[in-house]
Amino acid sequence: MIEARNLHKRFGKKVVAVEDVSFVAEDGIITGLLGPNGAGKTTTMRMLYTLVRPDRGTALVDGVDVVQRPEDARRGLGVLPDARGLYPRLTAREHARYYGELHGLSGAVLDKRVDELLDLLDMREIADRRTEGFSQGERVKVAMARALVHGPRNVLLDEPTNGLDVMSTRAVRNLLRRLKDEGRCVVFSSHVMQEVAALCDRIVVVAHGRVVADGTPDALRERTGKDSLEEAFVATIGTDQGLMQ
Ligand SMILES: Nc1ncnc2c1ncn2[C@@H]1O[C@H](COP(=O)(O)OP(=O)(O)OP(=O)(O)O)[C@@H](O)[C@H]1O
Repeated sequence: MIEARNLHKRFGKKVVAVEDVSFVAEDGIITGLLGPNGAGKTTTMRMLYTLVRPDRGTALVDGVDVVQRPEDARRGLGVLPDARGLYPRLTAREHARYYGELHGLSGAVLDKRVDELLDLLDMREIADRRTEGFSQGERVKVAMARALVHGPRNVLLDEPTNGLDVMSTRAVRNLLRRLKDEGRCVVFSSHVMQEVAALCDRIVVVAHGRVVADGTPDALRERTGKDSLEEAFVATIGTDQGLMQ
């Protein structure tokens, strides 16, 4: 379970990236952070996965405070960051193996886990190529395998289907549903409402660094009195700018 409690983050004097974000992402469901460009989604994610220190507020991963015990929090997290940052000289398989080793896996257990992920993400053909020159979609898959290799209880993904074609998007969606069915806590961010609508059990709408709505897709529709989720989002945020594909 992941909890954000009154998170705040400023950059310099002028930029207020996150101004009081709170939500709880439960286990066994997919929670979507939806908001237009610049809403504060990535900054919120970065605070949750210990890359950025909040100015105020608390973030907990399975009850562990990410500022006070960052190492323990990270052990329980699998992260797909916005900058996918791969090592060009390592193959796709080596990326997954390396991160598995960093998390203490080895031998047959690690081999099996890596093979499983390469299959699930439909990566067999690229598994043993160096990642230098990989397409956007191939890079996302490698980063995804790397994020999940240690079987984390909580998974944070920043715009996971960005740049993916239809087949790869389907593979990623199926994988997220599988993680949910396994009882894991899955949080992902997106500015594409169709993406969120297709996957999420719970939607946290963020705009201008604040949570402006939080609930199931049905509850959001009811609250705004709109039939389509798309109209409900636009009504909630007050604009459709930065929210379309
Ligand atoms: N390191 C930084 N230094 C200065 N400003 C920053 C920094 N990181 C984020 N910001 C600013 O904070 C605000 C929120 O950015 P953030 O990346 O969190 O938004 P986002 O919702 O993820 O947007 P997008 O959908 O475009 O990725 C933006 O105005 C951004 O320019």
